[in-house]
Amino acid sequence: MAAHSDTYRIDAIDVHAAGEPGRVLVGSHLHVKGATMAERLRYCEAHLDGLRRLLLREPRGHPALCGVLVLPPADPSADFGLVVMEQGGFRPMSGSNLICAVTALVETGAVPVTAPVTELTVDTAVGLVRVRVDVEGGRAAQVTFANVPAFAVALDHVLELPEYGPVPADIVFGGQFYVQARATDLGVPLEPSAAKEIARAGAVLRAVAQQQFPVSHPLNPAVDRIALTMLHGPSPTPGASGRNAVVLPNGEVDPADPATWTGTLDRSPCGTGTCGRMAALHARGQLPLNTPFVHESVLGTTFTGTLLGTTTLGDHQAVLPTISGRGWITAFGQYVLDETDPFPHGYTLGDL
Ligand SMILES: O=C(O)[C@H]1NCC[C@@H]1O
Repeated sequence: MAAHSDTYRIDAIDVHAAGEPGRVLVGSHLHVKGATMAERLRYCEAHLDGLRRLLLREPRGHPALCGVLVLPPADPSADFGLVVMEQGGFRPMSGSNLICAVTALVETGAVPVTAPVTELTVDTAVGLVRVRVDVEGGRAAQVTFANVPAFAVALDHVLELPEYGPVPADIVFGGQFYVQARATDLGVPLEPSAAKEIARAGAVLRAVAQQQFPVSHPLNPAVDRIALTMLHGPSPTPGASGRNAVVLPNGEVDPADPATWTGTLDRSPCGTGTCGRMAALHARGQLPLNTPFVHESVLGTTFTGTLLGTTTLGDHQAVLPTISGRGWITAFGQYVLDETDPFPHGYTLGDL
């Protein structure tokens, strides 16, 4: 962020990964304090929430926008550190946002690039993520990342939802904690035309899960929120293993107040959610290792996941997932905040 008299200018590269937009701050010169990425995530939560809201919300952003802070790594073996910004807060990890960050860094030459393959290591608040980029003509033609271990905390845990009734749900971790359920159990079709109904059902499911099911990551106990919902089901598309819609919160959701049951759909098939979904399928004996799992978004875009092995994390049996996908740069931006702007933290209106 550069200051010129009474105006701040923030450079960012806008990218989308399989449709999901991510605003990448590659040269923000932010002084994010902390000896570990976990401490840096907490620092962002305590000190940079205004910046997150400024960039993601209207009038500079929109309710479906995410973002990434590219930071120096805390672990010297990594190439860069990553803190994710979503409408609901700062997050330790995100598949689409990691793909956006890697695409921006590789395609602008901000990291050393070798063709046909560039390898990078990313430091996150939940562990190191190794990345392989297939480089073609200077473009990041495919980004594959070996995610942090994913695990199922509970399978078919029945949550009692207002209006929707009892819903069997999986509580899983794939880089963030998710509540995941069959879309048919909430009576919503996984179609773009049903986006509002999916968002409504997903929002109340997450809020109820968060109230009733405490979670905590074994390596970083401060990661203790069920951040997102995934509704999943079969896909009609040949070659796809399944279809899903992830719902991101964009405000406080009160299970007792249907007026607050809103959120925004992930436009991509969701990397961290797919890792959690694969962990649940593997725990049920329905997804063997080394078997491609092609997950489709409601837009019809895909990420391909594969489980390469198993491990343990704290008390959890975990899997080692990879995700492959692609991002595209859409804009090079300089976002401006004038000192007299009445909306230094942006705003959100219920019409979008
Ligand atoms: O790909 C992902 O992991 C995600 N996309 C937006 C919400 C999640 O962070």
